[in-house]
Amino acid sequence: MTEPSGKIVLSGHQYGKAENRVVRIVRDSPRHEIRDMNVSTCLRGDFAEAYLSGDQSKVLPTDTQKNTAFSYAKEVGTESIEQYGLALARHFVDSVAPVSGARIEVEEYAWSRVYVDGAEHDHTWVRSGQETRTAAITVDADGTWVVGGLKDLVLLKSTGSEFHGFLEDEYTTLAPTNDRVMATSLVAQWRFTRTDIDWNETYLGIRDVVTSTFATVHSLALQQTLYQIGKNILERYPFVAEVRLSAPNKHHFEYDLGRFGVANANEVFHADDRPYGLIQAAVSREGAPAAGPAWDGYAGWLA
Ligand SMILES: O=c1[nH]c(=O)c2[nH]c(=O)[nH]c2[nH]1
Repeated sequence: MTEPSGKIVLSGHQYGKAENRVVRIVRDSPRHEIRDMNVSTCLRGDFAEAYLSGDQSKVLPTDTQKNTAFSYAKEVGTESIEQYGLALARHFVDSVAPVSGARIEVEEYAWSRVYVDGAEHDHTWVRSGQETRTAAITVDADGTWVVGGLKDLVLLKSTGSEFHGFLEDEYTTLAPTNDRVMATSLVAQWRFTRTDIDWNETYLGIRDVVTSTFATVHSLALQQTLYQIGKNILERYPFVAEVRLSAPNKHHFEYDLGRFGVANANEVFHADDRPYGLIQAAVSREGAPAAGPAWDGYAGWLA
C-alpha cells in the first residue's frame, strides 16, 4: 500500500485570546452588581499568511482582543453574557477588516449576596458553588448564532431511578436494580434561533426545566432522563432549536455492610468518582434552522 503523497496545506486556522478573566462591577448606586466572567475571543478569516510566512499584517493581536473584551465590559455592559458576547463578536466582524467571523465563548461564575443581620449585603458576595453558566456566540457573513448553556450542574436523586433489562454477555456482572441513586454533573447547551431574547429570564427558565425534569421523570436510564430534559426544553421554548447534553453517571454503589452484620437497604453508598458512564444526547426540532457554525468550538470547554 502506498502512502498518500499530496501537497501539504494549512487546512484550518483560528486564533484569539482564551480565558480573559473579566470582572465587571456596576456601582451606580450603593447596591453594587457583579458579573464574573471567563471570556475567550476567537477570530476567523484569511490569516493564512501569518502561519505560512509569518506575515502579521492582517493579524489583530490577541492582546488587542483582550483589551477589547475588557473595554466592552464597560462600553456595552454585561447585562447578560449572551448580550455582551454578541456585541463583542459583532465588533470584531464589523470593525476589523480581515475578520470574517468571530466566536466569543463566555463562562459566568455565580456569586450570591452575603446576608448580614438577615439582609442582603450591598457589596459583598459569596461564590455560589453551583453550576457555571455558558454562552457561545458566533457571527460571520452568513448570520449570528447563540448557544446558551450550563456546566457542572451537580444533581442527585435518591430514588425514582431504575436500570434493568440491559443486554448481557459473558462479561456482564452488573445486577439489575429497581431503585438506585442517580447522580450527574450535567453539561447542557441549547441553540437559539433568534437573538431578541430575554437572556437572563430564559436561562433561569431552562435551568428550572432541567432540574425539575431530572427530579420528576421516573428514570429507567440516564439516557431516558437526558432525552426528556431536551424534549421539555424544546417544548417550552419555541425559539430553541436544539439541545445537547452530556452527563457523567456518578455511580453510587450500595456499600456491603452485610459483612459486618449490618443491614443496608439503599442507605449507605460508596460514591465512586471513576470510571463513570458518560451519556450524551442531542435533541432537536425537525425543520429548525440549520446549526451552521454554532457548535464549532474554540477554547475547548464545550468538548
Ligand atoms: O443509566 C444508565 N445507563 C447506562 O447505559 C448504564 N450502564 C451501566 O452500567 N449503568 C447504567 N446506567
